[in-house]
Amino acid sequence: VDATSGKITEPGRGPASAGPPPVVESIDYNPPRGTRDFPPDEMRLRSWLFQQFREVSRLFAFEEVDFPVLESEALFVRKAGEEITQQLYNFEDKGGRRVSLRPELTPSLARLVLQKGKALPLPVKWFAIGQCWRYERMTRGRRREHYQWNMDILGIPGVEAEVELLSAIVTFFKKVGISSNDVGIKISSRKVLQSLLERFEVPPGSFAAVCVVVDKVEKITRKEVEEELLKLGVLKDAADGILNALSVRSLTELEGLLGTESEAVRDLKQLFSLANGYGFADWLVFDASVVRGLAYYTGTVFEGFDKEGKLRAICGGGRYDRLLSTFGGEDTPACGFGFGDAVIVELLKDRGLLPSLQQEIDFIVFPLEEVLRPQAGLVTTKLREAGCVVELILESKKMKWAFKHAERLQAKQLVLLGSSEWERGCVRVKNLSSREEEDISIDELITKANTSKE
Ligand SMILES: CC(=O)Nc1cnc2ccccc2c1
Repeated sequence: VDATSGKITEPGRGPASAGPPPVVESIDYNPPRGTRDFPPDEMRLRSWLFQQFREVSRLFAFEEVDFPVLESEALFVRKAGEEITQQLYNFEDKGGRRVSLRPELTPSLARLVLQKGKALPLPVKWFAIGQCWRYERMTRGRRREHYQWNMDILGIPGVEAEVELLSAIVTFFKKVGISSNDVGIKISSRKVLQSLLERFEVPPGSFAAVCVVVDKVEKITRKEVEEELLKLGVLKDAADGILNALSVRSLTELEGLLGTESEAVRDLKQLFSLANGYGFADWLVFDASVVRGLAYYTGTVFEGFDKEGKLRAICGGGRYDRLLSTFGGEDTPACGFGFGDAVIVELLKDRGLLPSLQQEIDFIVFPLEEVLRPQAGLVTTKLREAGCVVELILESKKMKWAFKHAERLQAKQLVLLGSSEWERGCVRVKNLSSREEEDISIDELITKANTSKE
C-alpha cells in the first residue's frame, strides 16, 4: 500500500528482490468506531489529567490498584435495566467463556477485595484509573470508551466515608482551578426512595429497577416514567408520591415528608455537618432528584455538575453496601465515585483552564561534524545521567537547521561539538533564551547540569 495515496499494488507485481509481499488490502488508519488515538498533544493533556487524579488520591492516602480490562461477563450482568448493562462490550472467547470489556471499575474492585478476603484489613481505600467500554449502536455517535478515575472506601458504614470522597472531588476541582461558582455536587440518598417504596408497599425486589427508571426522569417524559414504574409494580399513587418527593427542596422539607426518624435525613444532616467541618460545604447542595443510574447504590448518591447547566454530570458516586454480598461475599459497607475523562475536559476548555503543555527539552546536542558523533553521544549520556532531557540530533544537518529545530522545540540550551573546541576539551553552549554563548569544558557543563537538576 502506498503510504500517502493508499494505492494498492497487485500481488506479485513487486520487483523480484523486493522485501515482504505487498499488502493486498489497504488498512483504515483511523481507530475503531467510538475510540480515540492519543497523539502527543492529546497524550500530554491526558497524562496531566491523570497526574492530577493521582496527586489527589495520594493526598488522601489511597493506594492505586488496577484490574484487567477484560472481565467475566457475570460481573456486570444485572437485571435492573441499566443502560450500562445493556451496552456490554461482551463476547464468547475462544475457550467458550462469556467475557466482557469492563463498562465500569467498581465490580472489579469488589472482586479483588473478595479475592483477598479476610487477609485484607478494612477499611480499604483504593483508587484506579482505567479505560471502560460500552458497545453503543453508532446511531448516537457517542464514544465507546473513556477513562475513569475511581476512588472507593470499603469497611466504613457511616457517611464519614462519603465525606472523604466528596472532599477528594472538591480537592481535585480546586487543584485544576475550578471553584464552587463553576461547579457543585448534588447530594441525596436512595434511602428516600426506599422509605417511600416501603410506605407504598412496593415489593423491595424492584428497588434497584425503580431507581434506574427514576434516574431517567430528566431524559424521558414523566408519562414514560410512570409507565415503566407501573411495569415494576409501582401503582399510580406510589409513582406520584415518588416523583413528587424528587422535587423536595430542603432537608427540612424532606424531614416533613419522611418524619424525624428517617435514616436518609439523619445521614444527610450528618454529611452536611461533617462537610462543613472540612470546609467544603459550599460545594454541596441537597437535591432529592439525584438518584444515579447504577443499580447497586443503596444509600448516599451524589454527582458533580456545572452550574451553567451546559454539560452532563462531571462525576458521580454513592454508597453500595450490598454489592459484595451479591457477589457471594460478606456484607461489606462500601462507597465510591467514578470521574470520567470527557466532561471535565469540556468544562476546563469552557473555563479557559486547560493547561498549555509542551515537551520540555533541556539540551539539544549537535555534532557539527559526523566524526564527532561518538563524542556527542558521550556528552548526551552524561547530561542524561544528570537527569536532563536531551535530544541528540541523529542526522547530519546544517547549523542553521539545528538552531531552527532548537527554537521549534523551545529547548533551553544548544550544545555544539566542533573539532577546534573539542581539541581544547570544550563544547559550545548557546542559551536559547538569553542568547548567551560560551565555550565550557564537559565537566563544567555536567556540573552545571547537575546543580540545575538538584
Ligand atoms: C462522555 C463520554 O465519553 N462518556 C462515556 C464514554 N464511554 C463510556 C464507556 C463505558 C461506560 C461509560 C462511558 C461513558
